[in-house]
Amino acid sequence: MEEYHQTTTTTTKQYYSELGWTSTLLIALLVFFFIMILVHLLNVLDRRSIIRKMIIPYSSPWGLPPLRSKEYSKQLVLPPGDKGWPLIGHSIGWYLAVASSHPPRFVEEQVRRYGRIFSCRLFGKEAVVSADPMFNRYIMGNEGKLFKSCYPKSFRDLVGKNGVITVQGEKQRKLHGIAVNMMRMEKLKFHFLEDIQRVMLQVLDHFQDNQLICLQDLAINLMVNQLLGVSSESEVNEMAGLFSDFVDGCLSVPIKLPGFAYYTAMKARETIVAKIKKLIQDMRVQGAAASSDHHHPNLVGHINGVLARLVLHEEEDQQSCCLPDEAIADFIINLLFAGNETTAKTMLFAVYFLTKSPAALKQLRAEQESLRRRDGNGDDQMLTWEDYKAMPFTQCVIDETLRIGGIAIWLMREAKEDVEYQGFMIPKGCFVVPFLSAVHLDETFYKGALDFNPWRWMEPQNQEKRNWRNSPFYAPFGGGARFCPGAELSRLQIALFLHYFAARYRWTQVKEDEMSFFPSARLVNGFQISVTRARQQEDALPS
Ligand code: HEM
Repeated sequence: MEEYHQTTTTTTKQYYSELGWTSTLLIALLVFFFIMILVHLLNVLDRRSIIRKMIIPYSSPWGLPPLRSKEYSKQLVLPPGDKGWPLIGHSIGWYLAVASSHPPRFVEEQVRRYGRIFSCRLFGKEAVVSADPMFNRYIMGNEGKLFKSCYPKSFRDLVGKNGVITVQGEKQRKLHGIAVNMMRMEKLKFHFLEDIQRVMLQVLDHFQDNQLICLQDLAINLMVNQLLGVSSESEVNEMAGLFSDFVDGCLSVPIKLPGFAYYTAMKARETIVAKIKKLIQDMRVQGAAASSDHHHPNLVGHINGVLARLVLHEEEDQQSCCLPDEAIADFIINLLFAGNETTAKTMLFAVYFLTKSPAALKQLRAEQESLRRRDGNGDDQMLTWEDYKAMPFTQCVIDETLRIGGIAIWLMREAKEDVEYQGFMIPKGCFVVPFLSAVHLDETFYKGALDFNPWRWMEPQNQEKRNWRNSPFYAPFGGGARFCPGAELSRLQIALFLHYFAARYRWTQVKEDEMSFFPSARLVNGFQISVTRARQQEDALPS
């Protein structure tokens, strides 16, 4: 009997050991998935208010206020939505959409289910996403009051503690004010217009016939020149290299170990800051020498750019006079970061769209050609401010490029306090995302929303919508207290680029391409084109 017992126990043991780890793991996984699905279903039901109506007044396990209490009945609810999968929420769906050529895809799916303002879970946080033009404007308009911009600490460390992009409150207002002042209309007319054209011609002159080119280089040349006043090729190239490392780090996983992009970016930042400080010292020396020797033109000739105007206190704006060198360096790095990628990519996308739309390219060339013939503007003659103001179709091309290929497709905000909006409650600390491109690509607001159609901006019914400073339907430069201070400058750069490049060169696309917006806006195959300088007679007859 004992034997039998022993045999049975041994057999059971053997059986379990034979069943082994594989089966135990399988069962554990099944249980885990079962729980995940259950939690997911509960989340969905909870957001659809079914559970809230059923359950007794206990505190909600999903972080909602106590149910059925008096206070709760007075309280508003989160916008509808679900929390997606446990732990990861909707992050994968979000990622797949922004990495595709149609970034609002995920948002559009949720909008179909829950409406233009919905809640979800992104990057481990409760989030409210908006594809609603009015709510987007409300969020941007209440910057610093009900909402504040929010970036991860790793990004804040990279752009610096005086970075206008990440600072808040009084400091942001001050730095934003300085940026607006440095790039306002008169500055564009008297400082930037000529500088941009000089650098542009310098870069374009290097293009050989049938050369494969990188449009990104042109933009960094422009930015480095206009912000730092640097124009020597070697200096610009060095800065461009450092800056490219810096940008890669801003968009990478923040691992501060040698070999990782974030670490390289931190090192690049240190070098850029050191270089800017050195430039500041040189400028002070030259500035002092120039003011004591008015007969020495070479001394001042070298000093131009935003940095010099800040350092030599040429600005009427008193605010800019009291910035310490460290803050000036951060300020310039922020302008470089915010201005370079955005402008470069918009130029790139404009050429990409024009390549796909021969009719638009033909009309743009004709317009630019007529400017060159106007007032006898020859090949070497620079455009005037009046010329810039006489490019209506080119402006439509820029607007349409920004609508479809807008670089800032969504903004990051956080609710500073519980915010009530149209019957919804957005709790304090909630991640809030105005998804700008979901509005820009919404068929309700734009007929044939996915088509590149610059002519739409000529239609009388679109004139109000087109006002990019405060239109709820078209906000490629954001709005409110963080409205892009470089908006006018970038438009000027893009227009001049289209004049010198699109109108004077012919190109063929070497490889098919498509847009992606992850980790940043780009054309996945780098948009390789082979360029050829148009011959004079061909120039005169746009094809
Ligand atoms: C096509 C080109 C550009 C686009 C689409 C663009 C878009 C934007 C957007 C949407 C914002 C608002 C961000 C937010 O609210 O969180 C912004 C902010 C900003 N932009 Fe631009 N931008 C462009 C060019 C430039 C240029 C050329 C500069 C400067 C040289 C610049 C400097 C800035 C700065 C400093 C901010 C931060 C302002 C603040 O937070 O107070 N941008 N930009």
